[in-house]
Amino acid sequence: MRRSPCRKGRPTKVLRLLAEKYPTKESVYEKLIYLQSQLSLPKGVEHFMSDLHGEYDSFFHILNNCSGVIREKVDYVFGERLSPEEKAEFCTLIYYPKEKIEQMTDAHKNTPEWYRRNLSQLLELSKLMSYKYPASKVNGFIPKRFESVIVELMNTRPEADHAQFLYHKRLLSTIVQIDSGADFIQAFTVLIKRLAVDRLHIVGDFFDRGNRPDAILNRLMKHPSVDIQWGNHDVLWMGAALGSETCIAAVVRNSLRYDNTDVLERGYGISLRPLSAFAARIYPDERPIRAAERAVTMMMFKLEGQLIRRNPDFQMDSRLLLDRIDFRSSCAVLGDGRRYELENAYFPTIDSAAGDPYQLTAEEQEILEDLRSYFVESAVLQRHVDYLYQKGSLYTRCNGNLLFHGCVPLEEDGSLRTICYGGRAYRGRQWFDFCEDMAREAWLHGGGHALDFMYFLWCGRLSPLSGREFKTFERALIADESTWKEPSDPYYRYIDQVETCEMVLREFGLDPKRGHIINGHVPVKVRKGESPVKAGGRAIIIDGGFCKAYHKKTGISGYTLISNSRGLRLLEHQHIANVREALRENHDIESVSETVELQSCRTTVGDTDEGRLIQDEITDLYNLLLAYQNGLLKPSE
Ligand SMILES: O=P(O)(O)OC[C@H]1O[C@](O)(COP(=O)(O)O)[C@@H](O)[C@@H]1O
Ligand SMILES: [Mn+2]
Repeated sequence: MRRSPCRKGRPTKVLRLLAEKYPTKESVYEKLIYLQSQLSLPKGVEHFMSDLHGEYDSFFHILNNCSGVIREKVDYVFGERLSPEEKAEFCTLIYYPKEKIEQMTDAHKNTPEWYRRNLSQLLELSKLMSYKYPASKVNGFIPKRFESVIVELMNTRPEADHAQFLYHKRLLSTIVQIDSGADFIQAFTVLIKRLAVDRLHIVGDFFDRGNRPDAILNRLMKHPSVDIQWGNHDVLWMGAALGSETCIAAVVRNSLRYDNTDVLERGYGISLRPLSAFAARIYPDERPIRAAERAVTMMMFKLEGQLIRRNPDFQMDSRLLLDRIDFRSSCAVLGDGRRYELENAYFPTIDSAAGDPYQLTAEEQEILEDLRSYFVESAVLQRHVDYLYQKGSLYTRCNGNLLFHGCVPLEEDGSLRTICYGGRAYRGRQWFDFCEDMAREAWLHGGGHALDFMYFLWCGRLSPLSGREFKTFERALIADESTWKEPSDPYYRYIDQVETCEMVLREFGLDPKRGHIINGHVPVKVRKGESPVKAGGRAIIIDGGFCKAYHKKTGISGYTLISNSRGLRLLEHQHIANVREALRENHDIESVSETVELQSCRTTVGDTDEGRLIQDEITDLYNLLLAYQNGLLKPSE
């Protein structure tokens, strides 16, 4: 319900506050005209990515070339006027201006003419790409120190009039003459990248597998417009940073397993030395990294077991497997009642005679305490985790779409699954909200139950970020691969059905006919003919394997989903160049574009979430104008 501008002949508090901001009628006119016209502009471009898994090189290139959109715009603007080689070279300059200029300088090719030509092309491209933004917004995208000159250049009309042509030429030649060409090129490239992507959404899983999640986060923290939906690997690291020893053991294990301990040791200053020394002593025949992995895996199973026992609501009892090992015969009896032979059946840290296999040894406890202090004291890790909490959430509703990493737990019949927790029943959105509250509780108040919950979110069968029964024990200790298969939530089967997508969208308060569900988490096996587009485009799973470890499985190098004013488009990246390749041969991303949805009429800002906020502001401003006009408030002169 809209507020009335006055209460019993007195202006409301909102109106009085607004009058402080817009004290004259003219200031209200100005703002109203600006806001009203903004509603009719095409909606800004949103890019979605997920499952970056520490692949910094790919991420850095994608961020610089805006998933290939810049090259498309360059093609559009310069068409036949530039040769393919010239366009490729120009694109590299936009992606990596500093490095490209250095390269040109080293080769003595950075002539005044080179600067003038490139500046003029950058200007032309910027002019075209700014068509969907109000001028004031464009100005805000320009690095401050260059704003006035670039704004002046953007306003020239060399094609309209000879005097303007001369003026434009003089502006460019002066920039070059006074040796500021390199700085202005860089400023233009910042503007162009900002114009290409209005908002970036990352649908989870920054960490594990690849080796530079820390560099990805450092880079992202400078990004002006991003939101994050947490992935299961992210919450695992968040739990570790908050001091959960179970999460810490799992993080260390993952890093060792993928041979990327650099991120821990160099990125976050977490020493693995005591663990490695301990492991070398108890598994003397193993390679050091494998020995450390084995040692920490056992610590993880023990801690996980204790955690599952003290949290029956997690419903993870099927993961209590250490007590199912028969240490004499080196077999384990799994849930199916069958005996399976164990690989590497040597358990020096378990005192099988003592009774409780989940008991840590004194030495293990010491190592974990030492690791814990490294995790909670790592300033860089703490900064990254704070950022994930500030920019992230379990799910996001944005412009009618629903974004989350994993799944909405469903029953076998496809209806929303009811989950009993702490004596209460949850389903659908309530369950998501509860899970998010718990994750925030762990951050705000630390310790205890909420911290255990972070581990549940990482691998719990009922966690919206996992939706799978992890078979870590089997994968680590049992040779029979039939035991490795991880049963997953019915969601992953039902998501291909339109009715399921509509039910989920409705559950989250979105228009079931117009919204989309955007997920990550499950690598799409393109090679096997699997498609990321589900239920005719109502759901899109964009885990395309940025992670090199998954390239064999997926057959591609990642996806970017793009939502612009005309609909939804999916870019399937076949190959993503890196800085070195780009500079050496102007190599770029190779992508195939697929239209997921084409709208009959263009979406405008008025149709977006931002548009709704603008509309509210317009109503308030109209009320203020009315109050000025009918004398309820007196405007300043
Ligand atoms: O969220 P993601 O990337 O699927 O990762 C979780 C998966 O990784 C695993 O831990 C497997 O890891 P490994 O491939 O290293 O054995 C699975 O148990 C689990 O399903
Ligand atoms: Mn995941």
